[in-house]
Amino acid sequence: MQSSPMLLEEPIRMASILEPSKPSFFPAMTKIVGTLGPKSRSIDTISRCLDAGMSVARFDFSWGDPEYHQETLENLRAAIKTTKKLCAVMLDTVGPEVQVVNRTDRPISLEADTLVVLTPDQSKEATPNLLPVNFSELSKAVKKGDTIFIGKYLFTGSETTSVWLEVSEVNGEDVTCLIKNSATLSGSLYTLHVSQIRINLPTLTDKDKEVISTWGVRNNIDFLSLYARHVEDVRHAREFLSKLGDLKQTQVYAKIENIEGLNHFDEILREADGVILSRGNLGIDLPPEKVFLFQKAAIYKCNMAGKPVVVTRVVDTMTDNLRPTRAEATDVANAVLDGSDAILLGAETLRGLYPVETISIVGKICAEAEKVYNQDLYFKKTVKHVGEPMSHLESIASSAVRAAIKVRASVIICFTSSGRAARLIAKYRPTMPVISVVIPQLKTDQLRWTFTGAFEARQSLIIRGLFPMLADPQHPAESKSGANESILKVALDHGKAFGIIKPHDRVVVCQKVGDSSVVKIIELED
Ligand SMILES: Nc1ncnc2c1ncn2[C@@H]1O[C@H](COP(=O)(O)OP(=O)(O)O)[C@@H](O)[C@H]1O
Ligand SMILES: C=C(OP(=O)(O)O)C(=O)O
Ligand SMILES: [K+]
Ligand SMILES: [Mg+2]
Repeated sequence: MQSSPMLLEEPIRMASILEPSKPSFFPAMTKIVGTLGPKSRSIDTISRCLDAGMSVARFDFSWGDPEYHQETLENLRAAIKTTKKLCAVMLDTVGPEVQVVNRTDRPISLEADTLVVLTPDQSKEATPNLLPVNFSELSKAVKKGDTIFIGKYLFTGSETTSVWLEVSEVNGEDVTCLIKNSATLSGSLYTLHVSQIRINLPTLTDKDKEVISTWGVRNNIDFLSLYARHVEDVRHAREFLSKLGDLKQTQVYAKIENIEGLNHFDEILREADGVILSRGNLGIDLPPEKVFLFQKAAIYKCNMAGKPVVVTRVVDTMTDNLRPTRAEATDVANAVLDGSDAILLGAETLRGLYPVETISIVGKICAEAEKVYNQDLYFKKTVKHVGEPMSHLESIASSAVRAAIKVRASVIICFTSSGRAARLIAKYRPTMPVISVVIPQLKTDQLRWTFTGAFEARQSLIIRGLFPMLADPQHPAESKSGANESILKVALDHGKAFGIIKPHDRVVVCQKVGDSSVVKIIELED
């Protein structure tokens, strides 16, 4: 499928840069998570987002009520039906987020070099000299000289709508600050971030728990994302989910948003199903010159652990513009070259003017970066990191990827039930798409019989290179070769319909035959 691979470490012919990008009917291998909101909640817009390549929808409960998000989700379901594009659902929690409470909704103009008081007294009205906040212990947490940032919900970093403060005095529960830049806070939700300070708020608030056990349960959410500072945060969330019926299958994604999370990164990674590098908050907590270092180190660790990693805040300026800045476009490509699984869009899809165009442009940049990704080097590093002896499955997965690259296969087809085998294949970052054929299994909880598979299939929609297909539960789950042959045929047809498999292509298949896991190479006739 691929012509001669061109790697960034090798000299690149200038003319080759101008070769046309990938045809647009096939999405990038890197996945796109879109935060749905006012500008992206109609059936029509969501359908276009799915067609443009969004495969996970994020519902952020920092704002909006459950009914509002439910309506959006129903529209997503309708859009999935009409476009026939799968999409997973991520519930994002509020967690330890400090919010500025402006009940009047009137814009507040803050002027540089004047003072503003932050107060926990929420009965007070927000004015240019007084901002009520939802956290009663702010004055205990901060001291003179600390830096506080206030930005519009999903702030883009624009100086006209976000403000930097320096704590000048703490009086009782109030915190007086010097305003460092003039800004107008407009809109209803503003979040506050104190650099490098522990905020004594729970990781899952009571409201979060309520939303998870009602909205989350009702909608079988695939992912729960939370602002993790400690490994216990992830453990508590998992424990909470385990008591909520089917939500024991929900995966927990840890958002690393501050230095506390950075300091506990290794333990958090061990416990979480995936990691989100929340560069919005993290970019404020870290000195600017350190952000790239953390990104590269964290992505590397996630890659080696074989766990999905998502990068946020990439093309902020596309919230109001049709094209990203040069820095943003390059940043997206670098995230892919660093090894991210997915890109999370926030303000761009939520309140941006161009949600569909943003997804499409980000997808195109990802696809270009994937073409020059040094898979060979990465593969060697990963094999070395795993060491020997390898587990059987890891050896099978890495061999499948190697074989596929050697024979220039157009796809890898992986049979899986738990999703484990497909995830391991993705870990080796194949250059071709992986169709993960999820075979449902019948299971019982003593009360009722159900099929597994739906969660597993949707949860792979956030993993680079994985394209799930849920097999018909009529097929027996045991690896009877007859049944597998017919499922394989369905998978091949699926790949052909997608345009990723063509006549005479080679395909690598990873499956169990009897008791043995096998990797086979097939050559298609037509
Ligand atoms: N229903 C199936 N039919 C054929 N092969 C399968 C099936 N389910 C899993 N495999 C293969 O079995 C091996 C173990 O994969 P894994 O995803 O861990 O499956 P499971 O969750 O059933 O243990 C892999 O080689 C995978 O391709
Ligand atoms: C995604 C981020 O945070 P949140 O999930 O709170 O919007 C972020 O800070 O980049
Ligand atoms: K949130
Ligand atoms: Mg954040």
